Amino acid sequence: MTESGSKLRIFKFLKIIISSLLITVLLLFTIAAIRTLSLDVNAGLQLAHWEKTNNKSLVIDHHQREELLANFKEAIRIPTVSFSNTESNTTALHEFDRFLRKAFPTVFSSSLVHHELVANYSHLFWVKGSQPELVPYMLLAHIDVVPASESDGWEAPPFSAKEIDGFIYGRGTIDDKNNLMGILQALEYLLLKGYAPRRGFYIGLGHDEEINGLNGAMNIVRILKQRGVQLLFVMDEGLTISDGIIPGLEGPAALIGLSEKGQAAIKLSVSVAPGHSSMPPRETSIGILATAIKRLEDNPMPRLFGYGPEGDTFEHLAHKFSLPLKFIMSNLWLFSPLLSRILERKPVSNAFVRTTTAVTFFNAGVKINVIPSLAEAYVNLRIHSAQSVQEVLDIIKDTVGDQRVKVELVDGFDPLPISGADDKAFGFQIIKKTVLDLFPTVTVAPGICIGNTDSRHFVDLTKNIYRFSPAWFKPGDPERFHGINERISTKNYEEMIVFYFNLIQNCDIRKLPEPHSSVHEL
Ligand SMILES: CCCCCCCC/C=C\CCCCCCCC(=O)N[C@@H](Cc1ccccc1)C(=O)O
Ligand SMILES: [Zn+2]
Ligand SMILES: [Zn+2]
Repeated sequence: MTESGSKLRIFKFLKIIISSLLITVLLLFTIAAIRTLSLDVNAGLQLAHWEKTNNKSLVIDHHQREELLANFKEAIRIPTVSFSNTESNTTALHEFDRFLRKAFPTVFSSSLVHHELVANYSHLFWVKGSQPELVPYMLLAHIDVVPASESDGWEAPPFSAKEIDGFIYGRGTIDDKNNLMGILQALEYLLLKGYAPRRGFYIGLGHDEEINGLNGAMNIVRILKQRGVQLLFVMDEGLTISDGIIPGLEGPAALIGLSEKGQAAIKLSVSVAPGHSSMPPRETSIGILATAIKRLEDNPMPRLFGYGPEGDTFEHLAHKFSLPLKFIMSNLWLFSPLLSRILERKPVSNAFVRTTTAVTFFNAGVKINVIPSLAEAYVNLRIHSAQSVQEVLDIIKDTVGDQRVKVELVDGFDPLPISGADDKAFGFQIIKKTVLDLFPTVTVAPGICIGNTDSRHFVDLTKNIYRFSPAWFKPGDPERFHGINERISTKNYEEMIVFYFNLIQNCDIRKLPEPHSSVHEL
């Protein structure tokens, strides 16, 4: 073959490759454009005809406003702190019990309500329904709070419930006394208005959620199991209404947690012979451990965005982004890798992309002139839906890559199962409807709860667990969670009461509306 002939063949070959590439790109963009224009997963049941059950309405008058705010502030002022796995403020927990009985006299005296104390400080309420064939549901909240110290920089003392510019400040105002008080205040008002539910429901208030719920939630579950109870759905604290937190999203979004991340506590330790600090070895136990921790921080767990249900969150929200983000969110099959790189830049959104690694304890050393024989650290991992405790442990061992560092799993559990969010998912649709009726500008989407809740102990009682608080979070608010200046606006607290007031009545429908009518039982 002549030189010009072979050049011609190469040229023709390149032409075919380039045009195939162009056609593929064109095809991909056509599919992407079609998805961008057509993807709106939000209409669903909300346009359908709902059976009317919310016959009672709550318009809060001046007297009620004073009363409900006084109740809430009193709840915040009781320091029900869980300090550590073994230390709680039991005096405060007792006081909280007395306070609840005083604040909600109708709840505690109604013939419709059966109340019992569980494990001394937790509470279980059964509100009897008039139609026993309707499967009951359960609302959860917790009494305990994490410690708080004014010296960390609080604008008001953390157990003062001081009101500043329309916000009540204090530990527990968003985690979780807002939900607890919101639920009971709503029930108090419903009972006062003569409401009797058709569908029975439970309310569970754990006293040790912040230290794993081993006594509170787990004993409530044990009692319900003994009684053969199965639940239609469980609703607990969790994700919130985000406003201005998700970059590029127009308007607020209510994310309902269908699952929660798993968790692992891993201990790293290095043991060496102790000695005099005047003759130090080349590496100390502290140095070896510090290097291991640096490796973990420099090598985050793999990006897994799109391998769990978090992709659904953005598909549901896609129509609320403007271009080019709308195009990206509608086509995660193509753009997941790009989006995960954007999301991982901030701690809040990074939590949705991967298993996170946080070193939370580091202990070593006994005296300035002694080479320490032992250095140990604890790592707290929050496990992405697409990973397991074992996989995470193996990666940690690989990344540390040093036989001198002992890596031990102390405690852990895999990510929780994923609850339904389709047209047949009763709990999800009821929460969604209640949000949309009260906050019509909000877009509701499924999400993954990045922290853990008492509801994880309820997996044997129901397949349908939802983690959502009707609390508004604006920029800066996620940091208040377990942080300083935890607060809620008085307006939002009132909205929370109205939310639960409506939610309880909405649950009285026998089944979801047509065309998808069957209740997704158990
Ligand atoms: C890109 C999307 C951004 C969406 C913004 C989301 C804003 C985040 C808002 C809230 C965070 C969710 C917190 C959920 C509740 C967690 C409650 C909690 O703190 N639980 C403890 C329980 C625990 C577990 C193990 C040992 C002790 C306590 C926790 O998870 O640490
Ligand atoms: Zn909480
Ligand atoms: Zn908490």
